[in-house]
Amino acid sequence: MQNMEELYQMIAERKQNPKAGSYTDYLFTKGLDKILKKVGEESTEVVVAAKNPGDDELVYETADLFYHVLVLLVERGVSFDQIKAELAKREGKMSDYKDRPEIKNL
Ligand SMILES: N=c1c2ncn([C@@H]3O[C@H](COP(=O)(O)OP(=O)(O)OP(=O)(O)O)[C@@H](O)[C@H]3O)c2ncn1[C@@H]1O[C@H](COP(=O)(O)O)[C@@H](O)[C@H]1O
Repeated sequence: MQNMEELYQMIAERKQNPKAGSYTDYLFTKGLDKILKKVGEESTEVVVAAKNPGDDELVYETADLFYHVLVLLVERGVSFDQIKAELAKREGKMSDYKDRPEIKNL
């Protein structure tokens, strides 16, 4: 089984050592705007899938979105550890949402 961090490492390896015929390499060759377009498309597909009955489409589109977000992070030079550190900072430290003015104002 491949976890998110292993997938990130594989994508980073593709960036370091481009492989002919690789879809990941294709995205890096096209560049940031193409990757951003894919992230936008895949996000919309997750939203549509979530509104439809059944889990299969939602699972499939979510996996597509996760993959493309990881490609984006590699392209922008953001490490997986940076994301883990940000999540760890939040662990058990988020105040009650009812006490947060930015949420009250939504
Ligand atoms: N997880 C993924 C993954 N998820 C989605 N995709 C690709 O993302 C694309 C999304 O499909 P779309 O129909 O939206 O896009 P498309 O029409 O094929 O292409 P575009 O011209 O729109 O960019 C498909 O081509 C999928 O193959 C992925 N491609 C690769 N991986 C992983 O990355 C690894 C390395 O892949 P390669 O770089 O291709 O060797 C693989 O072993 C996988 O583990």
